[in-house]
Order: sequence, then structure tokens, then C-alpha cells
Amino acid sequence: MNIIVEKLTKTYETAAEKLAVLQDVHFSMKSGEWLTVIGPSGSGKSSLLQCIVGIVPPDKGSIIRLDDLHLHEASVEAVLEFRRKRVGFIYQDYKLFNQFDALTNVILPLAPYERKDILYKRGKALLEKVHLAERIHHMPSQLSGGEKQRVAIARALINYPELLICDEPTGNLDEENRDHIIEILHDLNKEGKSILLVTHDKEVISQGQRLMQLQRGKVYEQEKKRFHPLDK
Ligand SMILES: Nc1ncnc2c1ncn2[C@@H]1O[C@H](COP(=O)(O)OP(=O)(O)OP(=O)(O)O)[C@@H](O)[C@H]1O
Repeated sequence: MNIIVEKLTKTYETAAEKLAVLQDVHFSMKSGEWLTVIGPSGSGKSSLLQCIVGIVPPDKGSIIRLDDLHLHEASVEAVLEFRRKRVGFIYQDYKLFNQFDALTNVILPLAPYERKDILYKRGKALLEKVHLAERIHHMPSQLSGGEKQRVAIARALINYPELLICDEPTGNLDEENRDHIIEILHDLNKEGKSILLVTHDKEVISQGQRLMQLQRGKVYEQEKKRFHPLDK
């Protein structure tokens, strides 16, 4: 998925104040790229991820193009459908439902839209892909942090997304589990998935093809770390 962001501005308005968290952010991402976003706490990283896929509305005048979808002028329904069909999400705190087993958690995002037998088959294959074949009927409380994050990755893949949005995906994990998650993300990137990832983790920062640093809501630095296979 090709992403173009221009003049992205986001202001949160509370009763007490107006907080400009993103100011005139410009960048683009080519299909299949892995872009890592870093910056101090409060610099607007999570807000950036949420604006880009329309979870949080950016200010008027912001331009966000996701392939042919012009987010700034698209209907709410079109944005919802776009996210459901083309984007996967991975969060620091996994966001699993504790009352459901691993497989049910994986299929939940598409449960209202697809046949259950198809989803269960796909969900099992995805849990195998993240090396959790032996854990498909475990409840979240019976899984380690690393296993929970792998369930969350399987869930993020249930719609075969082109873009993975990862907000501190290794933030709660020890080194071994972090390395396992990095390996899985690498494989997914090699398969062609675009990755837009926020992190504070030094080991994760060194992954991917591009790095962008935010400072007080502005792009402070962009750096190309290594060439992407699609670059000429
Ligand atoms: N819904 C909201 N309403 C008001 N202010 C908000 C809202 N969401 C975030 N903020 C504020 O916007 C600023 C940027 O938050 P954001 O979560 O984007 O930063 P971040 O760089 O991801 O931080 P961290 O690294 O600590 O997760 C913070 O000061 C935060 O308190």
C-alpha cells in the first residue's frame, strides 16, 4: 500500500486547552516498506498511527492518501471498510478478550463478515504460522506475554492485510520474546506487507528500511537505513 501524508495536523481540544500534537507532518511510504517511528513520550507517535488509518480524525486541511483512498474526503463507511479489509493492528498490551480462547480471539475481527468454518480454518493456519499450533484453545490467562502477542499478530493477519500498524509491539516483552516478534515481523515484511511501527526499543529501531523521528509533533529527522528490495 502506498501512503502519502501531507500537512498532517492534529489538535486535541479539551475543556481546558487546545493541544497541537501533530504539526505539518509530511512523509510517504512505498508499498512493502517498513517505516519505524521514534520520538520522546508525548511527541505524537500513537496519534500519528491513529490519524493515518482514520481511527482519530486529523484536523481539516490534512491530506492522507492510502492508495486510492483519500482519507480526508472519504465517508466513514469507506474508511471502516478499508481498515477491515486492508489493515492489521498490533498493540503493546495485546488487546485480547480474556473470555475467549486464542482461536476465537484471532477470528473475532471478521466474525460478523465471514463464514465461521472458513475463519476457523484460516485462524488455525495463522496460529500455526506464529508457532502456536499447540495453544489454539488456551485462554489468554494461560499464555505468556510473548504467546499473547503472537495470538495478537495472528489476529492482525486474519484479513490478509497489506499494512500492519504496530504500536510498541514489543513494549511488554523480554528479550527472547522480543526477538521472536522481530523475526515474525521480518518474515511478514519479506512477504510484502507494509509495516508502520512505533517503538522505544533500541533493537526494534535497528530493524526495517526507514526511520522517522518525531519531536513535539513535527518530523525531526528521516533517515533511510537500508535499501528496500523494491528500490531501483
Ligand atoms: N484523546 C486525547 N485527548 C486529549 N489529549 C490527548 C488525547 N490522546 C493523546 N493526547 C495527548 O497528545 C499527546 C501525544 O500523545 P501520543 O499518545 O500521540 O504520544 P506518544 O508519542 O505516542 O507517547 P508515548 O510514547 O508516551 O506513548 C500527549 O500529550 C497526550 O496526552
